[in-house]
Amino acid sequence: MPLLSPSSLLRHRPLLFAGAAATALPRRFSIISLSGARENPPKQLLKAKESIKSVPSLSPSLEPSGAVPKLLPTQAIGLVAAAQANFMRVIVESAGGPPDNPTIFNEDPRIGRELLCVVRALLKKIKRRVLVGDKVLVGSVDWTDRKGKIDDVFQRKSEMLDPPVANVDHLLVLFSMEQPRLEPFTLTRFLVEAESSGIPFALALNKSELVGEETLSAWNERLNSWGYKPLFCSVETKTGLAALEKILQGQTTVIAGPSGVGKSSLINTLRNTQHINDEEEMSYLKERMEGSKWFGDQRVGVVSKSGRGKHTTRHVSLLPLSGGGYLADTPGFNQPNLLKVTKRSLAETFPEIRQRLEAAKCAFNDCLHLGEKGCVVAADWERYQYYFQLLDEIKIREEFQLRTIGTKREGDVRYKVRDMGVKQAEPRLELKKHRRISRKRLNQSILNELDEEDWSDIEEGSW
Ligand SMILES: Nc1nc2c(ncn2[C@@H]2O[C@H](COP(=O)(O)OP(=O)(O)OP(=O)(O)O)[C@@H](O)[C@H]2O)c(=O)[nH]1
Ligand SMILES: [Zn+2]
Repeated sequence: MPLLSPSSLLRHRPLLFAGAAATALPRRFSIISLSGARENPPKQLLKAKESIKSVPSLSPSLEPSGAVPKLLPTQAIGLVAAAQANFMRVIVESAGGPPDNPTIFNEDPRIGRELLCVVRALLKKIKRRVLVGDKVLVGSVDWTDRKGKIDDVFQRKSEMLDPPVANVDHLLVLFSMEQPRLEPFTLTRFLVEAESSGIPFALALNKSELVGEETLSAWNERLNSWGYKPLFCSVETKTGLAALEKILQGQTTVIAGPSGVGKSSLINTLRNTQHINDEEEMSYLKERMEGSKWFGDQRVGVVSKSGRGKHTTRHVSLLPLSGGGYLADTPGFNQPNLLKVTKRSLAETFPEIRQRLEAAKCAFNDCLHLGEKGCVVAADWERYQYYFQLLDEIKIREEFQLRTIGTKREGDVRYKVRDMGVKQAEPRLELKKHRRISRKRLNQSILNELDEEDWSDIEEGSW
């Protein structure tokens, strides 16, 4: 049974986000950022932040930095780079005690090494889940055998559900110039989705070798006027990749973009340039794990509980990048449905509107910027029509919810995928007053229940 299955993500998602404004998350892209991307994070993010803070299961047992006690020789701090069943691959970031064998540069050879870890039973008992991307405290480290036990988890900055990664601090929105051709409205939808996540992101345009210089510079100018600085690249001709790697440096990034733009190609290219001594580490681990599911096929078909269909479970791992930082090996959302964006919050996802509102104030606080008298957002920018179009779409969705479900609040609605993939909204009964879930239940958040079947198959004492 895989650690994370999409069906369980969907099943439990409502619990985690109930009560927060950033609720009823889209199927393909779900994230809460606790850091905030802009100087003034939208209200909904602050609200989400508050609600997450009050969920003890996510609250820290270890502060993100500074407050770590001196490490024992059998302890290390590292990052969970991959997970399968109860095994976690942890990349060591700092280690306790003196190194056995310092290199000629006096560097600790244990840094950057991978440890194969199980999770301490107590953590399982209190249902503190460990996700790929988590910073963890590893104990009982056996440096020779390269194994250990995850004793604790550091506080998360963010959680992404699809792909399931903790502490994602950067998105790369990837489009292509041609095949498929760069289309401004589709691009806008992705940008709005990325903006609404609250996570800083960069925009890259691939397959740049398929168009001429003039097209590139015209798009560059155009996107600048939207408020973005695109990076042109080509995986095919290896152009612009060094600049891209520089942008990704030191961060944990998930790549998002429509089908066919080259996301997998880019991930594979960057994977091949990583410099850590991966081969050696992997073959060593592989040997040890021969016969286990760990290194099996990354895409696993599992029959859903309802027995209705097959889902493909995506296992995610983080690839270390040469300049530091990590890249998720599985792309993020490729169909932004903007479920997190409300009529009111849409304006904040357009840099053009943000800019105008920074310079002056609208006459009304709750202005939707539709050209009312006293509104500072005039129609003198290219994407105004897109803003209108998206606002319409969101309005229709909100009105539909109000009519059929009696609420506009995302948290009160859930989306079910019916036959032929048709999405249907329905009320979430649990949130009705008489059935309101208790704080305690809320605490058993989605992440605590991701893998309800599967904590017991490998016990920590068994190796
Ligand atoms: N001409 C050209 N083709 C490229 C470039 N990068 C990728 N491709 C091709 O574009 C096609 C799609 O690439 P993928 O990497 O599968 O795209 P993707 O974004 O992962 O697509 P999905 O898996 O459908 O989301 C492949 O045939 C690649 O070889 C490029 O820079 N130039
Ligand atoms: Zn206005």
